[in-house]
Amino acid sequence: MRLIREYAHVRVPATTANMGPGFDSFGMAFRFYDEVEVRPITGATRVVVEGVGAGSVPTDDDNLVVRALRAGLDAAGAPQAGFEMRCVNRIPHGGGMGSSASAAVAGLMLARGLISEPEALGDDAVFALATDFEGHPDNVAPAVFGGATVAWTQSDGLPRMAPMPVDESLPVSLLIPPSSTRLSTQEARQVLPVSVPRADALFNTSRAAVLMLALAGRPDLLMAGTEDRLHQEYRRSVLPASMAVMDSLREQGYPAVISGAGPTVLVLAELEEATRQTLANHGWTVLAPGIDTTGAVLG
Ligand SMILES: Nc1ncnc2c1ncn2[C@@H]1O[C@H](COP(=O)(O)OP(=O)(O)OP(=O)(O)O)[C@@H](O)[C@H]1O
Ligand SMILES: N[C@@H](CCO)C(=O)O
Repeated sequence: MRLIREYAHVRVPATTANMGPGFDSFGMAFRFYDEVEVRPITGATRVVVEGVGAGSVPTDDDNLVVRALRAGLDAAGAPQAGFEMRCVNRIPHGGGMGSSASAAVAGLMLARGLISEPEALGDDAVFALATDFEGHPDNVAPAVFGGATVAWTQSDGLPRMAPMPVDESLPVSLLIPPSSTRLSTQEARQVLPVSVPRADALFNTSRAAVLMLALAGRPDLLMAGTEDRLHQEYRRSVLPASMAVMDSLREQGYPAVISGAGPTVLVLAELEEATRQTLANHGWTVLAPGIDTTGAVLG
């Protein structure tokens, strides 16, 4: 295997995970992207970061995208090099929109874009390697494949995914709180209990099945299909503002959930202008990105 390209560019979507009842398994991609370009060079790696993370994420070989790129080259049996990389980051970090999964997928896709036999890093390989690297197949699957996905870990320990049918015209709103409320996935997992009541497990099993039907074209089922008892309530102490917004929107009839590990709130509907304005007045950013159906794209 050789590095044969002098340049690669990738666009990777933001994603949500959980979507209410599908804790650690359901995900969806949005038309809201990070972009990265890379050139192999002789000499030390240099990363220029624009947008989110500029001034805070590493600009050398410790950068998550570079580490994933190197992991991809190793997996493909390709040689390493120094890299000149430019990251245009839009996905908030620690926001519940899958930034770390998208960064891992970006690096692995760039590895594919540089090597002589790109089929060595096909989508299934990128999915498995990024999951290994980042740990959350529920975010990785939609980042790689687009659309709505269900991901799970087989009894042999390997990650698997399958696309979920989704009405692509379903409106989606992402409500991103002020940056001071960012929360790492690690912190948001520390507050989860080791075991849950059987009744709550049964509750989520039915709601996850209902959500699959709702996404496939039964919007009347979206409220029931976005109920959860496995993670959101336990996270209230670390996500008080987001839980309050979610509760208020649900009382108004919006199918609102915590996106991933939060604090972003996902609403599977379009918000009324007055509601958007109220959130904006309190420092929230409201996006209505639409559903991405392609996943990460080189080019
Ligand atoms: N594009 C990027 N470049 C470099 N580092 C990144 C990038 N994206 C994320 N990271 C690293 O990952 C961390 C965030 O990961 P974390 O899993 O806590 O949150 P998230 O992926 O944004 O949220 P969630 O997993 O809940 O959707 C950042 O603080 C940063 O260190
Ligand atoms: N399913 C994970 C997503 C985090 O990326 C969680 O909620 O902790």
